[in-house]
Amino acid sequence: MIETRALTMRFGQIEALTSLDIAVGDGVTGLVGANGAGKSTLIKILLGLLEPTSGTASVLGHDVATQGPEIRRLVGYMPEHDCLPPDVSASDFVVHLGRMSGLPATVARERAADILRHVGLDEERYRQMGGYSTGMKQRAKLAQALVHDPRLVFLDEPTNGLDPAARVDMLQLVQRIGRDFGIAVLVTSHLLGELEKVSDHVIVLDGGHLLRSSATADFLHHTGGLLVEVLGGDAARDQLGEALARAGLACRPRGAVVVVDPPSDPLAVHDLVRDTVADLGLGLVRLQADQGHLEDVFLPGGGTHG
Ligand SMILES: Nc1ncnc2c1ncn2[C@@H]1O[C@H](COP(=O)(O)OP(=O)(O)OP(=O)(O)O)[C@@H](O)[C@H]1O
Repeated sequence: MIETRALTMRFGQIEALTSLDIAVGDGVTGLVGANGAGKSTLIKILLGLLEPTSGTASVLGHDVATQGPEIRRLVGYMPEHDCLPPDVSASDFVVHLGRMSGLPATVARERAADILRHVGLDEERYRQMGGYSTGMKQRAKLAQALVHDPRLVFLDEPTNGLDPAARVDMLQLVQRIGRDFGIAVLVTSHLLGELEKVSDHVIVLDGGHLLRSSATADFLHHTGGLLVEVLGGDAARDQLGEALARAGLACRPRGAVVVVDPPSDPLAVHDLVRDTVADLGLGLVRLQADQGHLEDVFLPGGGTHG
């Protein structure tokens, strides 16, 4: 879907993207990074709206340097900033943008009604958008990105400004776009935890550099250690934790379990834990991979404690 090679973008002294090589496939891809990491800059380059300082990028096989209009015909874009005219209804707005994308009037009206219903704007769609809540505005922005039935959508911070319940709704919508509508999605967020729930693949940018790009499952596996639970309550848990620490494993209690941080020898650790539990005469309830969180990637020392 998307490929970049040594993509670099400088604004004067600021290097917003540094020699970025990424590849984005089908499904939902999360683009994660703190504010200023370069997410919006990358999206604008991919849409052919910004010319990169050096390097190349292609979207759906089209070169961003020369084929911006073709890319924008095939791609939907939900910008981060507030860009809705306040004195227009969502219905008129989405119909208008559908027509701008080349849909005949009747088709644009039908598609707009369908898509507004899908994103959860019903009766409100006839009201002027100036009076909308942030959640309704985000839905209207999402609807205009989808009205022309794109093959790929760029969603720039779709959960920005939403309360927790509205965030969950928006993330479910993002997931449905990828899974049910079959549209590839590139979605950005500075909140790492929310993207791990909806993305098949995650790309992490840090100060314009690629920090990591991998399947979400690998990410979670990579950042996680082991969870060990034994019979005997807190006393047994602490006894085990102390014995594992003596055996050279970094671990800590979390609720009823002992969390063992990612070991240097992942194959030997299972045997070591099993033998330690047996030597202590404790009953092993479970020994399983700890599905870490994307946040762990950014914690100093990977979030481990001695
Ligand atoms: N037009 C511009 N002129 C000068 N500097 C810019 C411009 N656009 C972006 N930058 C700078 O480039 C860097 C990356 O910005 P960008 O907006 O891409 O980050 P982001 O990850 O999308 O963050 P945010 O979520 O805050 O938008 C920042 O340091 C920003 O200040």
